[in-house]
Amino acid sequence: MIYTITISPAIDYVVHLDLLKEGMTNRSTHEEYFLGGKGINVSQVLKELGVGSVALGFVRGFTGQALESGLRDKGIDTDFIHLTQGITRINVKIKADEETEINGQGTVPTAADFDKLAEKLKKLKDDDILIISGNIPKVLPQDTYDRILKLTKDKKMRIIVDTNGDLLINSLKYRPFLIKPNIDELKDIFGKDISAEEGALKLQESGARNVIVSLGKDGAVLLAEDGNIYRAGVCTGKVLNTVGSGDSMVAGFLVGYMQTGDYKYALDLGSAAGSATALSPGLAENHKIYGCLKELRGTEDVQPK
Ligand SMILES: Nc1ncnc2c1ncn2[C@@H]1O[C@H](COP(=O)(O)OP(=O)(O)OP(=O)(O)O)[C@@H](O)[C@H]1O
Ligand SMILES: O=P(O)(O)OC[C@@]1(O)O[C@H](CO)[C@@H](O)[C@@H]1O
Repeated sequence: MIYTITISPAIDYVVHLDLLKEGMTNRSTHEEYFLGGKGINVSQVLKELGVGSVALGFVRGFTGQALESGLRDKGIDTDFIHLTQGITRINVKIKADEETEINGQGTVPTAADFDKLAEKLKKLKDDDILIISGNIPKVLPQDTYDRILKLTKDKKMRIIVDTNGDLLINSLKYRPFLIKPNIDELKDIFGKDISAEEGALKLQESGARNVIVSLGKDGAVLLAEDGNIYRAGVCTGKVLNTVGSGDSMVAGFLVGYMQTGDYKYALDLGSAAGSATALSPGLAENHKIYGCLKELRGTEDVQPK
């Protein structure tokens, strides 16, 4: 089974404006609400690609209830821990002449809440896959993922980590199967002059088995465990909402790899899922992902062999 962990899930409030005027009362043209948080998005795109998962994490309050019931309605299994105070955060995504995001801190789980998560993780098996994604409230220590991953160290399960900074670096000793920094996150770690390929190599030398560096509209580079570099382009069209493109890429890559063991196919399916989300109002639907995969691979025959 695949498990996603999102420490701080969210409701994404996407508000559309023609022009954002700072310091003024702005009126939206329209607004949308999405179930969000990085691991939650991975679970949603996995479902879209026909693969089940269980979403783990911490929720509370009316937003937490909306998230839980919304996922259930989509047929996604959840096994959340219910916090005793605070509410699941609402992240504001402003779509005007440019995209502006305001992500909340999220409610801070207590040590007892983390113990409950630990109990769930202890039950995971060698052939399970654990995906841990997103940021954590800043009062939590930067070794929080490290402590979670330590619980799995005696198991052979594949681990995927999609986060940034020290949270990411501290997780590399657990030899994650995949990490997916974007190019800005890579430059934050290694400095502005680092290339995607150089940064990927440094992260692989520090423990990551496969490293995808996502480059937004310029596609993605994969330094795979076989030592080869693979590249993928993107699909073109009107960009509607890039929120969740990175999460879609993680889901697409994993499904492509599970189905074929072929790094290039997996990266193409990842990029197709990422692009399809960028070209959709919310997360991409199945037909759009495979439509994009056909464009990227230049063939109608994109089913896994
Ligand atoms: N403007 C775009 N047009 C087409 N494809 C895109 C665009 N932006 C992103 N993608 C696709 O999605 C992938 C992931 O995007 P990106 O590098 O922005 O990840 P990210 O920063 O982790 O995303 P997010 O945090 O918004 O989920 C890219 O590698 C690309 O395949
Ligand atoms: O604050 P974090 O955890 O870094 O990111 C949270 C978030 O921006 O990531 C998802 C898109 O990747 C959104 O659904 C969500 O609002």
